[in-house]
Amino acid sequence: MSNSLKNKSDSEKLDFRRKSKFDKKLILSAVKNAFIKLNPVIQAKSPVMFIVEIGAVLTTFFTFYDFLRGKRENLFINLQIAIWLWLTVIFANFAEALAEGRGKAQAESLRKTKKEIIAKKIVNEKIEKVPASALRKGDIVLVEAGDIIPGDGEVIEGIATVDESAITGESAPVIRESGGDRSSVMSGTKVLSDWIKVKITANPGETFLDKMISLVEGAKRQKTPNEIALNIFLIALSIIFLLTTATLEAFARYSHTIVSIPVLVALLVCLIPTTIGGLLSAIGIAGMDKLLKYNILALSGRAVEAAGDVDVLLLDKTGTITLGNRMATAFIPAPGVSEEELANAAQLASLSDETPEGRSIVILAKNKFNLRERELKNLKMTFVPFSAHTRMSGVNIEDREIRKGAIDAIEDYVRKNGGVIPPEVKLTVERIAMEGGTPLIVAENAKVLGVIYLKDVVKGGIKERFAQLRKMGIKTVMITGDNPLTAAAIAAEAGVDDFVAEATPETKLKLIREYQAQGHMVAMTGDGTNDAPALAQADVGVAMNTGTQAAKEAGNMIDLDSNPTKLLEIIEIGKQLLITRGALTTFSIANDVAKYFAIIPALFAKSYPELQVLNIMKLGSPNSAILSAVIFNALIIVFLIPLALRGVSYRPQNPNQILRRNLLIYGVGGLVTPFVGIKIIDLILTAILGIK
Ligand SMILES: Nc1ncnc2c1ncn2[C@@H]1O[C@H](COP(=O)(O)OP(=O)(O)OP(=O)(O)O)[C@@H](O)[C@H]1O
Ligand SMILES: [K+]
Ligand SMILES: [Mg+2]
Repeated sequence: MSNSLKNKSDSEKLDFRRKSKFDKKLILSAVKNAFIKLNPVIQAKSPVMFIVEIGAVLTTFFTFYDFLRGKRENLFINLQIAIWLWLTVIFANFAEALAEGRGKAQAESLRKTKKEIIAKKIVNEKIEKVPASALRKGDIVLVEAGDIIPGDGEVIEGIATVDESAITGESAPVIRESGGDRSSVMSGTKVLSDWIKVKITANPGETFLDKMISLVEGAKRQKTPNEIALNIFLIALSIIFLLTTATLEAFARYSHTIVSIPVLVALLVCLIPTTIGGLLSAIGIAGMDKLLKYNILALSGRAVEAAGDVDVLLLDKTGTITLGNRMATAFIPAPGVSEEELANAAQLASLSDETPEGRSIVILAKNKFNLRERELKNLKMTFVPFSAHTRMSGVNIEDREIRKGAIDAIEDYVRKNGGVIPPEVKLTVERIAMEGGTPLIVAENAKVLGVIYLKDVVKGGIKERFAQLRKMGIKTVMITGDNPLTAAAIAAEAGVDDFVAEATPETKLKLIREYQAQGHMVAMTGDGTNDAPALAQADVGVAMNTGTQAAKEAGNMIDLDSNPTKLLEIIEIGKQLLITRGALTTFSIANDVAKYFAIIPALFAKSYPELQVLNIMKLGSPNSAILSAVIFNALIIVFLIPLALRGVSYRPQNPNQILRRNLLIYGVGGLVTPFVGIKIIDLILTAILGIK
């Protein structure tokens, strides 16, 4: 059975989410939403466009006022200005609505999975059929082949293959089992074979599916700190231009040029940064949406931005770099111990060990020596469960203490009981570790019995992808609870830059803090409960979807495919988001400056013939100059929607090169386009429509 990581091309798999980008239904609903967003309460969230909306209201009001007063001479031109101001706001709203559209459509299809599910709740060891909506945290349910899992939870007993395609879009089934880091199951997914008992961990309405719906729908999207800062800058610019326009009015009065309110509003709107103001939120939403296309759920926009600046990536080993299905493959006894004796002790120490490792040991012992689970009732056994802190597990039977665990942990344990690890066993440990396997040492009180060989497989295609990350200037560090030799072997096989072995959850957290203190932006990927503190501390915490509930709650992104090398895409999308925002801000401001020089000479040419020198554009008339500028200002938003949604093309390049290139394209481009655009519109207006 293939694990969730496969080499299938991304495009093939993602068809599920992609659909056609601009299909008719999406556009129609975006048009509808563009009008709904005119509601001032909603519009106020985008301050620059809110100013335009107020301007549109004022212009409309004055146009009608003039009409009622019988002042007809400027009626047509004012009406035109009013219409184009409204269109400016509607175009910007349309951009945002279009960016939100795909998420909304996907939320719709996710909702369909939420139809009423019947749960088999276990009450007093009997099954009671109840609706999923009646389940609460702590309830225990049985889910059998063919059943839909009624709520989020942890598998507490059993093992099953689960079809998670309703949520992940991935058709290959995944294994869910109790104990290890693959124990969490999601509401709305389907058990294909076998059965599991699940302890519910989320109340109805708070499940992963519910969260995912509100996330893709954008219902909970909040502005990121960067967006807020840019908005403040745009508001400040707008205020400066508001004052400029006001002085212009005084100046015009003085020079006996009559500038009406609609014209002043038009001037103001042309000057304030409407292009970026109108596209800003669409850019942010598009970034999160792009991640979704790669099957990554970004729980916050802030994380997407942070991803653009990540330069250190920490990864947990088992389940992240490797498939995480560590299986016992051999018992290698210590001198003077028989293999059966070792297998016997290993099995006893694993009888209640619900980790995949523990279960695989019981199975190997059974297969090799036909060791049956003994008459447990006659023995007084106390089990010592595995923990990431002790890195050991085992059993106490009267005064026998059997332990199995990592080399350093068992070494400490044996020493405390007055024993040592025989040199032969140390050699075996080294040999297994150098092959990339995980050696588990088995000991009884002071005596070392031997070694269990646990094998795990590195996920496919990882090395090439880490090489790409290196090219982008990102350092990869594997951080594992395993011993240094195994860690070194897997690190070499996976091609990470560095590794830290014998790590506890605290070590992981500390390492991230250290990197952050040195000014690095740190991403962490992991799947285990012991990774949760680190995932929460990292600037970008990517939890594997196969991982535990705790890991998924701690991270700010979830990779539905559980592929750690996706960080590559995450970082690219983050960088692209930052670059696109920067490029369009540059373009917008350059544009506004250019527009200023295009309009002013035309407006004042009558009163100040000297200004004719500046009137290089030779626009038809002051009226058509103003109207052309307003129309250009509105249309440029529409033209830039595809770029805002798609993002500026990104190649791994040094940041200075990128900055220089973008300043050139978007700065110079921003200065030139208005001259060309306004001239063309002016020609059309004067020649074809006869506006004077
Ligand atoms: N069931 C178990 N019983 C005893 N010891 C175990 C068991 N499972 C793992 N160990 C030992 O504990 C070590 C740490 O395991 P754990 O899975 O917690 O590591 P981790 O920090 O998550 O790192 P990684 O997942 O990268 O291996 C393992 O390398 C192994 O030596
Ligand atoms: K503008
Ligand atoms: Mg782990």
